[in-house]
Amino acid sequence: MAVHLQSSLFDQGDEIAVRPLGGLRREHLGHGAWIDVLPQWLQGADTLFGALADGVAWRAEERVMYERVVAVPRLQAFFGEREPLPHPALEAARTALSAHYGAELGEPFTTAGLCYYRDGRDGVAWHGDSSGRGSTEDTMVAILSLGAPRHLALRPRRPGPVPVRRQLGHGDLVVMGGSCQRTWEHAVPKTARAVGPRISVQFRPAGVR
Ligand SMILES: O=C(O)CCC(=O)C(=O)O
Ligand SMILES: [Fe+2]
Repeated sequence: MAVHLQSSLFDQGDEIAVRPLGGLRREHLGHGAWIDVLPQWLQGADTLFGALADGVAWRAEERVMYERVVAVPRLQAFFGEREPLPHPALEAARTALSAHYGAELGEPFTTAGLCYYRDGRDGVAWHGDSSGRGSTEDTMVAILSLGAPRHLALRPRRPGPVPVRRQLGHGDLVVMGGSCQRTWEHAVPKTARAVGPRISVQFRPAGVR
């Protein structure tokens, strides 16, 4: 049973390609924030997962919390504006996103942040990507999800709109846009469920972090 579930999670094709973005569905969250969702955007997600899991120089980081040094519960890698991405499929994904959103966003996606969630004990706490321009300007953060499905939870900073939670599966795309990084927060909650590893790739414009 477990074996069957595991194999059905992953598609069979070796060829990695992104599908057209025409099927994106926009959901307005309130306070000027929205998310666009496209399930199974990437074909060949198995192959890309394997290549990134093995090929990326994942870093374990630490941070100070309540005067104690604690491990950040996920592994990370960051590719800046002029750095080559770790796989050609990610270059293709970024190009497709920039072509689709360029007019609305007014600039291309440039950087890629990668996160590796080893199991359900890894996650990311409530935050907005607001250490850069996202704290003052509307922007977009596009996330390609690979591997085990995990929830992306979103909640408004000010009361009013209803919090939402979307499952991000193998090859799925979600784009957070509008004021999402400053009027809402998002998280990937830890889970006690037995879940396999997940890789998330976040594409952002320059100066958004
Ligand atoms: O793993 C994800 O999909 C979200 C990661 C995230 O929010 C971040 O790294 O800023
Ligand atoms: Fe984030």
